[in-house]
Amino acid sequence: MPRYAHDGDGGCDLYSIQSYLLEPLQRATIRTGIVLEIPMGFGGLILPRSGLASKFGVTLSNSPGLIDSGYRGELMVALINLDPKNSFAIEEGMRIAQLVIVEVSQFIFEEVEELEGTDRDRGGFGSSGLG
Ligand SMILES: O=c1ccn([C@H]2C[C@H](O)[C@@H](COP(=O)(O)OP(=O)(O)OP(=O)(O)O)O2)c(=O)[nH]1
Repeated sequence: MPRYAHDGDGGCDLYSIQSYLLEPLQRATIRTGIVLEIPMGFGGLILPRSGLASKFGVTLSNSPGLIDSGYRGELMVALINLDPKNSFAIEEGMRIAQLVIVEVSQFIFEEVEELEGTDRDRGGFGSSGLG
């Protein structure tokens, strides 16, 4: 399997090309060295790695990061260390996040006077109870 592969079974790993010491509760924008040409009608989502998040509290400050198809710059990973006590050393070559390419539906929003009714209707957060 090549280093950057999107086989439909998960994310494509993104590697840091720099070293950086993330202090407790610090955030940093980390370079990946990757530039992409995503076809029109698709977009990229940068997602955290579950292992880094659950073991070290290192996740993304903007999760998910959205990569527009027209973007031609370097993919950057907005990392944050949510651990209040321990710093986290990002090393060059470390897998820090993952990218998935998703199809983006194209909608044109239309203004209307009324919306069609549903069972949920306007029931928002918690309206279906706790059980
Ligand atoms: O985690 C991320 C998120 C975004 N980007 C790049 C690609 C994306 O296409 C561009 C702009 O991102 P976004 O649209 O989220 O930024 P914004 O803050 O809304 O600014 P703007 O759209 O005005 O540039 O930055 C990254 O490299 N990494």
